[in-house]
This record gives sequence, C-alpha cells and structure tokens, in this order.
Amino acid sequence: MNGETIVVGGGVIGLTSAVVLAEAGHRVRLWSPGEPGATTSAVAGGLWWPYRIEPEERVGAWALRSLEVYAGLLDRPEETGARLVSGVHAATPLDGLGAWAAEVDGLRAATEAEYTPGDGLWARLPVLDMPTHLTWLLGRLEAAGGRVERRTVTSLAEAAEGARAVVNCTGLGAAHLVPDAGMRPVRGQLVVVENPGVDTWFTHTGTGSESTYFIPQPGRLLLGGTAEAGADSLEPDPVTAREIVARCAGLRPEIAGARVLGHRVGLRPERAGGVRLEREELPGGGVLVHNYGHGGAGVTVAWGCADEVAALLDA
Ligand SMILES: Cc1cc2nc3c(=O)[nH]c(=O)nc-3n(C[C@H](O)[C@H](O)[C@H](O)COP(=O)(O)OP(=O)(O)OC[C@H]3O[C@@H](n4cnc5c(N)ncnc54)[C@H](O)[C@@H]3O)c2cc1C
Repeated sequence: MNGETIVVGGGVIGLTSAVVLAEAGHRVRLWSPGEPGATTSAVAGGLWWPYRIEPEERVGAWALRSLEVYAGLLDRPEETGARLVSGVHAATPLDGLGAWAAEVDGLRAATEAEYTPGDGLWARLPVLDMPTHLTWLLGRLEAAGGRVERRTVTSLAEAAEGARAVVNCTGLGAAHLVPDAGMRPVRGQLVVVENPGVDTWFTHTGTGSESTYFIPQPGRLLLGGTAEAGADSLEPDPVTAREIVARCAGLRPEIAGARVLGHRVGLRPERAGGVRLEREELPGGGVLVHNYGHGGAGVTVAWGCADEVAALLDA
C-alpha cells in the first residue's frame, strides 16, 4: 500500500473532500475525466439552501458547517466566488423548515414590498459563482499538496489498487460504478442572460417539474428552471428555455428583453434514501468512503460532508 488517498470525482463534492483531506495531512490524488467546468457542479445556481436533498436528520448539520466555511470566504469574492446576496423563497413558511433554520441568521417572513402574495421567506445567503469557486478549490487543493489527474475509472477496485483509501465522489457516475440502482438524474435547465439590473435572487420551486428562479452572478443572471426526475438529456430544449424566460419575466418584467448569453443543463445526482456517506472496509485492507447522491444541494452541504469523510477515514 502506498499510503495515498484517491478521491474519484472532480465536482464540488470531490474537490471539497480532497481539500479537507489534503489540509489534514493526507497524500491526496484526485481523479477526474475532465476540467471542473465540465461537471454538474459548474452548472449549479450556487445558492446555499437545502433543496431536494435527504436525509433530513443529517443534512442540517452538513449545511450549517458549509455555511460557516462560506462565511469565511466572503471577503475575497473575485477569488473564491462567494458572495452574500438577499432574496426571497416563495411559498416557504418559516415554521415549515427543519431545526437547522434556527441557526441561520436573519431568516424572516418577506414584507409585502419584498414579495406578495404571502408566505415568502426573506434571507441573505451565500451565492457561489461556481466556475470561479471550482477553480479556487482546485488551486487550494494544489497548494495543500494534492495532485489532480485526468482519469476515468471503470471500477472502484481499480482506484483502490495500492491506495490506502478511496473516496467515491462520482455523483451520478456512482449509478454504474458502485453500482447503485437508487441513483437517478433530475434534469435542470437554465437560461443565462445579461443582467438587466436584478440584484436579488428569487425561487419558487412548486411541486411539479417546473420552477421559477433567478440568481444574480457576476456579469450575468441565471434563470431557472426545471427538475425533471429521470430525464437525462443534456441538450437545452428551446421551448423550455422560452418558458423559463417568460416565467421569470412575469416577476421581473425587465428580464423579458434581456440578451440571452447561453443555455445550461445539469443532471442533479439524486439517490433514493438520500446522500450515501459511509465507510466500507476493502478486502485488501484499504478503506472506501462513499460521498455521493447530493441531489439539488451539493454546494450547500459540501464542507460538512467533506469533514465527515475525513472523520470516517480516520475512524
Ligand atoms: C440546474 C441546477 C441547479 C443547481 N443549483 C444548485 C444550487 O443553487 N445550490 C446547490 O447547493 N446545489 C445546486 N445544484 C445541485 C448541485 O449541482 C449538485 O448537488 C452537485 O453538483 C453534486 O456535486 P458532485 O461533485 O457530487 O457531482 P458532479 O459535479 O457531477 O461531479 C461528479 C464528478 O465525478 C466524475 N466521475 C463520474 N464518474 C466517474 C468515473 N467513472 N471515473 C472518474 N470520475 C468520474 C465526474 O466526471 C465529475 O468530475 C444544482 C444542480 C442543477 C443541475
């Protein structure tokens, strides 16, 4: 055994886990087939909020730990991609949230001027500019001595060969790699427009596959969205794109005329029973820790999950 820890997967979950492990003194190699910009994580809206993720009893602690880390990154937004932005979650009564909500500063019912009709929740939360944040994570990993290699694995046993430990952060890839029949894609489509002056975010997720949200990012405004369970096409659908713009313009009319800069599609890695974050002993004496299935909130929980990976490896 060579004493190395192999992290498989270069999205926000793999990169954050690799950073925590490298900074704790592990010799880390991260394997990923492509650049971080080619992952689902790069498509994410980047808003801190536990949406479409389970199990509820573990998510709160992971999310609060991540909130604490993001708060420490806000003074260098150009570098880290982290900013505090105010906004409204529609149809989200304060008393319907989990116990974690009591630990989040400043959550309150929206006033009529901020959002009507009723049931709007006002919050000031971290928003991560994901392409910038992923690049920053990569730099932080390399600064801690971690090595990044372009590599696709066909089995976790291949990664385990000779290594002390393997951390499986392959998101939707875990469906085939583990294999895990509980994994399914939840397709999300976004439209990227020139920002016509919107400086707050808004979400209304509803119960069907259509949602309405906008999130300001540097130089652009992200418009959403969809949550289509089981759909796996990465092709943006033009009709869906027009409907997204129309729904967002229904709330902020200036969005109707905003120049379209691009279209994005990502597949949320959702898992029946929720995130799999657990340790397995390997036959050759090594350790395998799974960290996948973060659904619609991988950015929101990445640091709490990474800390737990480190604890499981050292257990
Ligand atoms: C439209 C949209 C909006 C979203 N908005 C938000 C948001 O506002 N806030 C939030 O918290 N979350 C959001 N999410 C959810 C978030 O994007 C995911 O939960 C998160 O990206 C999952 O991260 P991950 O690292 O597990 O997966 P990924 O980013 O998919 O990374 C998986 C990595 O594993 C690699 N991999 C897979 N198979 C193999 C293999 N066989 N060998 C080697 N490497 C492999 C992949 O190449 C990739 O590098 C959104 C998602 C979508 C689609």
